Amino acid sequence: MKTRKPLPKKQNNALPLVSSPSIASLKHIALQEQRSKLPIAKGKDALIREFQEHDVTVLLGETGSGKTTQIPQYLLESGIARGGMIAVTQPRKVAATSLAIRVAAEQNVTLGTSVGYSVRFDERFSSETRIKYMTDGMIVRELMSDPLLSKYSVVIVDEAHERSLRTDLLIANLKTIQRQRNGFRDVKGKGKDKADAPNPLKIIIMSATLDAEKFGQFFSGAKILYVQGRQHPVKIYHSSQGQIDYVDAAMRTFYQIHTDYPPGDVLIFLPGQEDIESLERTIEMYAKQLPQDSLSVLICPMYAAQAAGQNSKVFLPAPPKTRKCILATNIAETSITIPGVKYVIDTGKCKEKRYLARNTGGGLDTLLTRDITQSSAMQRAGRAGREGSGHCFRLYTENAFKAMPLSAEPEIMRCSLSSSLLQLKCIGQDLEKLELMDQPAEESMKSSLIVLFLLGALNREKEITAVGRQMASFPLEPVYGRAIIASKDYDCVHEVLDIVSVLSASSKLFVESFEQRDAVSEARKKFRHVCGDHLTILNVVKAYQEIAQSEGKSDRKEWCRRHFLNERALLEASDIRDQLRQTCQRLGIDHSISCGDKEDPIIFSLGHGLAMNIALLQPDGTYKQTIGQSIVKIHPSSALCDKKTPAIIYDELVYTNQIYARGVSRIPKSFIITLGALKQQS
Ligand SMILES: Nc1ncnc2c1ncn2[C@@H]1O[C@H](COP(=O)(O)OP(=O)(O)OP(=O)(O)O)[C@@H](O)[C@H]1O
Repeated sequence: MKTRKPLPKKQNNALPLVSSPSIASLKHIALQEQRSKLPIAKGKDALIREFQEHDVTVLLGETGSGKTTQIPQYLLESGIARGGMIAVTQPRKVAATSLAIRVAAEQNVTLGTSVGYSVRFDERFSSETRIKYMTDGMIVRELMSDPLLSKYSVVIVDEAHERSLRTDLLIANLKTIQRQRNGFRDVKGKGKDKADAPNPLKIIIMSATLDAEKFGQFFSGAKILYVQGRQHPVKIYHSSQGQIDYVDAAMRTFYQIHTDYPPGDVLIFLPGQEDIESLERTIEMYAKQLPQDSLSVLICPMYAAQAAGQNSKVFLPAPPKTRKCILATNIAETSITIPGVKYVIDTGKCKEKRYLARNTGGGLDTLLTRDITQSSAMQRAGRAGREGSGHCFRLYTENAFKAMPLSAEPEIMRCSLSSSLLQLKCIGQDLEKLELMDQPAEESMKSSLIVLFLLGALNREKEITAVGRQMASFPLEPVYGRAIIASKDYDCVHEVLDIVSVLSASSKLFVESFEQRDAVSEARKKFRHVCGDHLTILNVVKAYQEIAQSEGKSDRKEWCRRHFLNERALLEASDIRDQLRQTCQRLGIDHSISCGDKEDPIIFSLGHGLAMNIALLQPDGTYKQTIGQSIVKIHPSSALCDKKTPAIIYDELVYTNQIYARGVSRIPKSFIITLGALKQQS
């Protein structure tokens, strides 16, 4: 009998006749569909026409309508950017990076190619980049090397309602740059022929909650555009009475949502890290008592003092049968979309930085909890309606909402101006003469000029010195730039860079734990240096570097955990140190010079930077500033807290129930005399 040969099996790797779309292209199609459904998409053509016609536009549109992600793409796709770059500025790092990731996906390109970002100590862009999301601080810094911002054909100032100091400086500069680059054309594009302006600049100011008239007037008749429509509705609930304990009220509201409402992640706005940690503890405690069949709770904290990448858990989808509960400060308030969030709980509180110039020598930065503004409340609610309809639970009454000011006082009127003043001096500008939307207080201007003079950055004629220029090259507060420059003369650049990098990291080096107070203090003793906190930091860095060389990643982590150290801070500091070393190289400073085990050179270098942060011991055990009249106490967290030392330098003053000096080291009185003599000579 003849047997038939079996038919060959279909090869798994055989190519289908018609190729099916890959997952990546399906994703891209879905993203394009989402883009086309955004409220802003309906007005795309009209918007492009307006941008073409006007050199300055103010664009107002509801949160989530698509301004921040779509406008830059419209400008690119329509050719308005004419081969130049489009800068989109954000007041916060996390917004700049997450928006770049989203827009790169929408453009179907790798991040860092045609879409990129640039934030302090982190950037992803290349010569190909056409859309660059960046913090307002980074673009102000770019003015130093490119005073006309000639690389950019469009600058979009997003979330302009926040009126951050750097946004205000940028807006003032954009106005003058535009006059220079666009010839005498007015904002409507009338006047000199376009051909005479080879590289004109377009400015777009955007927000959901903005005093458009004020911006319009500042730019003498800019075109104001309104985008109609909200993508998804957000239902707002106010509490019937005010809450005294907002952390407790937030916890109760969270569990009410968790038990009574359908799945969807919850975003809770709190003023600061301490409240976040305290709420995290209570939510976790009650989560253990939930019935077995209910959704589990995944808590994701989100605040500025987390290292880059540490927020990423927030942006990942919640695992199955889990509800994400994001505890955030106002860094999650504007611009960003957190996938999965359907519910927002708004405590109505935030922390506000305020600088007290009067009688405080180098000035006193305060960070106090206060009520938010209507603008913030609207932005917070807006985070609930990004992917579908949402709910916002306000832990304050409707009357309290109505009584809130519309928007916050511009930062320029309440913050230290030293760093910005120095940067402006570098590009030949005087803050006093700049055409600003609002003028800073004279007192705060004076105080900042004194600080810069004492640091040797300005001379008596208020002109920038060579040292001032070098200081401005470092992306740091002027005091630390000054310390690095001094460390060159004391042969300890290596050590000062180690210390300054930790001080400039956004996370705290030392982990606090109320429950394990004794264990924390025992662990800290190992690093404590008799000279104080700066050399204590150096001890930690050295010990960590030794561990890092000899142990694997998991052992390093365990070592940090055992010593109550935040590894994130050490890793971030290491990146910062690399960047500071590059700056040193550019300035011809040898960053490898080390003083070995000597302590004085390090303290003296820091003393040059912290020259206005010196205090002398008084008979009653307190300290009195040498510049300024404040009486200060050493912060309980300091290595010198229970020591009496004749003179101290400190990183900052913090105001709680009294004024505390934080980041303290002892300094010989003889050094203070030398420093005074040096100042007399200059
Ligand atoms: N990372 C993301 N993941 C998922 N969806 C996103 C993401 N970023 C944006 N979107 C979607 O695009 C929409 C528009 O976002 P976009 O930031 O452009 O709005 P906007 O008008 O600038 O809002 P806001 O004023 O709140 O910043 C969001 O509502 C959301 O649906």
